[in-house]
Amino acid sequence: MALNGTLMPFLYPCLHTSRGNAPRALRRWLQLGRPTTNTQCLSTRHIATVSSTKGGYEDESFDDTPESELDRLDPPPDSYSITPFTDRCSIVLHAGSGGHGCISFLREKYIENGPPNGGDGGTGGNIYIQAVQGETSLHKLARRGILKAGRGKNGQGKGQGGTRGEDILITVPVGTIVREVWRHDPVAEEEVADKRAKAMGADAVFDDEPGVVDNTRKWRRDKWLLFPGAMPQSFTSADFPPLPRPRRSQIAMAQPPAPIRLDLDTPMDTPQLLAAGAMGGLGNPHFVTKSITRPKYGTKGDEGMKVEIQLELKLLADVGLVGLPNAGKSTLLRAITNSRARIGNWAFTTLQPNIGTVVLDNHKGRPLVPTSSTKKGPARTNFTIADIPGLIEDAHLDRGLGLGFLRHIERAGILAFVVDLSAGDAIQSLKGLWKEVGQYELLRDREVNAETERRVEEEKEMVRYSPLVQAEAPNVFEDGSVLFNPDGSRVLPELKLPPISSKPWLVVATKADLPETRENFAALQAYLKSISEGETVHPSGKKNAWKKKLHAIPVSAKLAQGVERITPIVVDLLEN
Ligand SMILES: Nc1nc2c(ncn2[C@@H]2O[C@H](COP(=O)(O)OP(=O)(O)OP(=O)(O)O)[C@@H](O)[C@H]2O)c(=O)[nH]1
Ligand SMILES: [Mg+2]
Repeated sequence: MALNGTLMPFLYPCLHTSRGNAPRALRRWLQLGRPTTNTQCLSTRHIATVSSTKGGYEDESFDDTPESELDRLDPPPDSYSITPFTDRCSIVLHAGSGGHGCISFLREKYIENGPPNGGDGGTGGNIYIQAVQGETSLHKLARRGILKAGRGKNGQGKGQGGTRGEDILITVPVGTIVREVWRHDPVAEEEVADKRAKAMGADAVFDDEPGVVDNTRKWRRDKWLLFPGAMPQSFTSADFPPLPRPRRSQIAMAQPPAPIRLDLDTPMDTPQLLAAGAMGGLGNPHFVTKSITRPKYGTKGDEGMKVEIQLELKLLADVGLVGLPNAGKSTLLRAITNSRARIGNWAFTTLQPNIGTVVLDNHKGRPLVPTSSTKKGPARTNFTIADIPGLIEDAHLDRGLGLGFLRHIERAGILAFVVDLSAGDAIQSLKGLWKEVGQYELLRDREVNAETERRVEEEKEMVRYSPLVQAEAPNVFEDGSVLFNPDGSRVLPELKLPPISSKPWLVVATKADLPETRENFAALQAYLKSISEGETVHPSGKKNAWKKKLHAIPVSAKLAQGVERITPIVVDLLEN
């Protein structure tokens, strides 16, 4: 029963909906009666739950009065909406294999032994990626594991080429980073083997010297298709022409150089190619020579490449909320946006990031808050806020939920530190939060450095998305075939994240409605003033940290008081 009282509402909120049926007045009373500290809270909640069920309120008629604004800001813990969320996953991509070439001959009245007319195999399907607005999580991809593009269809008689394999488009949220883990590219491997053989003189002049048996290019039985009904014994290796060079489809030049490293931080108008499908095999008309007018062989389609990629989502919001657990971050998010983030009077109510949008223009196209007139482009009509799980002291040592969730706000334009005025010295809380943010930055830099060292010579650039039209001309061989050359591909700027301490920041002091918070706030305000005047060092300890326009805003998120002051300040920081 004790277990039931303490853990059950936390683990199984749906079992505790009986409170929803209790009269609203009782619910208000229960919520007002909740004390502020965690341990007390759980025991009161226990009593509240038990009393509301034992009191026999289940048969009470359902109270259907609309939820008032204040109820929305102090909801019972079971009133929240949650969407599935995954921010890391890896998937294996199989680009489509090519269809086989066809071996066929013209059959017509009065034409004996017609000429060959087998079509080529179709190209395999390509795999594209596109960052789109509206997607917020990678959970759908995380479930897939393997994504296979369609295989090209085989060629057919009467010179009909096979149809292309079906493409796959992966849509990901804006802010996704793509990294390659490994790849198996049969065509590239063949090209390398070819080059090596050439360097060793193996297939130096095999076309002119029929006597030389070349093992690399000439005889690969697994690459050839024979005419149906033809006896394999009737072919000798000498009957076959040299195997055509490995080919790539024209579109393969748009592939990012291996290994793939993409930062999809803007919505993309056109998809970016990740893996191009393999070429189809050649039909028998390709092998007509003076001596062999009716070749009874064609080639098989190439095998498609396989790549494993790792996707990591770093949510992009304009404002990131950083605070200790139970500081009131989610309540603040609810107060200024339409979010339905979960709220509870205990630490770690929030277990995954929540994003809310502040609409500035009431969807009318005219901003209600004056935005910068000097800036070009359309006026800002909204901004987004990310609420992440709380950070505790020593989160960098993996205490609490660790620092991992900070990656969702590291790219935010502004950081809003949420401090609870009723929970001890606000200045100490703020310093503690900056310390953890600093530790996160250190860890991140160390990770980036380690990764840089691991990278091989030719992959120096973090490739950013750029449309296909910017691609350079491919390398074309004498025979017209195209070779994809990683060195000749687009050179794009490396991704550099600015130091977190250089971002504009502000402090939102919550729970200002509680008694005896005034002095705490006054001390906090004096502390910020001394930082901006250069008398006190910035809490991050960094020299180039942001010190201009430091604001501390006292609010009561629960009573929706003072929160309207946040929006103009944030818009001002974002715009200027
Ligand atoms: N009196 C008062 N209580 C508040 C205020 N803001 C939040 N609370 C209460 O503080 C408790 C914690 O609020 P949450 O919004 O869940 O806090 P959080 O920072 O999101 O907590 P975690 O998700 O655990 O990190 C809830 O019981 C809120 O009702 C406020 O301005 N005044
Ligand atoms: Mg929360």
